[in-house]
Amino acid sequence: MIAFKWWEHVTTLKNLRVSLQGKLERLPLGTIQDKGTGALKKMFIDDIENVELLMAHALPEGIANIGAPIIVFIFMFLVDWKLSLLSLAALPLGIIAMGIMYKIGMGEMGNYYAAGKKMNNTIVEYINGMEVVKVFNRDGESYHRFEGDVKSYLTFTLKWYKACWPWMALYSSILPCVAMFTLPIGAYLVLNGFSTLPDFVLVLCMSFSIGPLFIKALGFGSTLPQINYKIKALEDMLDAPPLEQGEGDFAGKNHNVTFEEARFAYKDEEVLHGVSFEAHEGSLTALVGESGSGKSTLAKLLVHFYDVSGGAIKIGGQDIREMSLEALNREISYVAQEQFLFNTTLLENIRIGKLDASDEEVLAAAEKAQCGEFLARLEKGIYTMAGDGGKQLSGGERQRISLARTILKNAPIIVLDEATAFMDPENEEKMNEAIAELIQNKTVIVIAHRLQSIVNADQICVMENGNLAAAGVHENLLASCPAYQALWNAAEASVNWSVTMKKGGQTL
Ligand SMILES: Nc1ncnc2c1ncn2[C@@H]1O[C@H](COP(=O)(O)OP(=O)(O)OP(=O)(O)O)[C@@H](O)[C@H]1O
Repeated sequence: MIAFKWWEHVTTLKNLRVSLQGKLERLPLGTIQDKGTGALKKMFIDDIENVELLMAHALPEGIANIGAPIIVFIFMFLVDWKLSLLSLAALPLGIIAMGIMYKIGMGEMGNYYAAGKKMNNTIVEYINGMEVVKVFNRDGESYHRFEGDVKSYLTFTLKWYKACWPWMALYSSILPCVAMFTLPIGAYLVLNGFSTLPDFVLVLCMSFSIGPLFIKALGFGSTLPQINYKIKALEDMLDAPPLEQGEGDFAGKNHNVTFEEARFAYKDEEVLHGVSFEAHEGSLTALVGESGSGKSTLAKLLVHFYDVSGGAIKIGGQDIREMSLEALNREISYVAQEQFLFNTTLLENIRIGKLDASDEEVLAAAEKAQCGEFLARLEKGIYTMAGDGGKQLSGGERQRISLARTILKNAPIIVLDEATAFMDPENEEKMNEAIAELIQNKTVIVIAHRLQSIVNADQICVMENGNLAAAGVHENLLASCPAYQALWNAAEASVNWSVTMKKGGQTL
């Protein structure tokens, strides 16, 4: 029996977590980022545990503790209905006190949980940002923020308890007092011949067994406001509007990617103001522009991290919102600026690109992505653990692992966001060779800061403040687009500046 219950609870927890994780996959990235890592961890681990507490303990034990008093009461009622009703007379008072506590509890709950969420997020941020904190000597400042959030959590917790405990004390005192009315009024009834002494003693004895059970059952009452709040937060998350996506498979005519008057705002401020261009199959389109001009946002919209707020993005004529995320993912490989590696072996990290790939296929992809040289240096080679978030590898090594994933996936559309940003010149050349092989006959969209690397692109789209300033090939843009001329001049100047610095004998 115990084993069955244990299994049942674990299954419920698992189902809840799986539903939540499934939902997370379908939410716009912004909704997830707004919640914060700490708050999400709390929701996944702590809040779901609390819901389990309600189901595993509060409901069954509560029902048992209410059922027993009801049976006793029926006996009391059969013995003497007047005396038995007297033993219940305190119940309404206790329930009123409990109702008031519940109302106050729910009122304060928002602030209490907001403080908890903030504290959790600050702790996660503090740990994730440890490097910056140390480099910039911000230990004290970060600690004060952390301390401030812990204090504020304490303040809200105390405020909440202070508001609730008098009512909690009141109902806890009233509810066991089953004899409060039975004893004096019952004695009066006996003395005046309305009840007999044996019935009075019997009802009084039985009523004493009701109180502790009631208190136990209603003890869960104090946890109900908290659990109710957590269930509501879980429901809000599960009900949050998901990304617009169809059930359908990819049904595009080809792999041309078209942005049609695409608009987007992360929050209130629009960052893309109706961008239109087409990236053709079998060609390389480069997105260039000043920092913050909207290049990465275009890439993130294409891989459907967010929904466009206006216009459309199509592949082969099919709106990406008409296909499922899985179908879209099969068509696109995205190498982002920040490469995240899971804390498993490098082999498994690469295999994410194609789950049914054999070890030999993974090794071949790693070799093509120029991982061979650094894997040879690692004691366990490709079987080395990547460390939390891939922290045991350098930026360039992480990029090469990520490129190996992309090679393995071999999708028809490739989006490379600053793919060689962390590369030293020697590795960059090798990686460019790997990229050149990877992108053959594919639709390739490259986001590049260094203009020298994309002068031969089939199409260069120049982004300026969330608008497409111009699109064309290098020579044409250089002759006709002031924004591109400015970028090119700056790129040339930075090359000259680098040469001058080297001549001056300083290390770069
Ligand atoms: N998660 C986010 N939340 C809110 N605003 C954002 C977010 N990410 C980007 N932005 C804003 O959107 C605008 C476009 O950013 P985006 O990252 O697309 O530019 P970018 O051209 O790729 O810049 P960079 O070359 O520096 O990577 C910027 O103003 C940026 O501040």
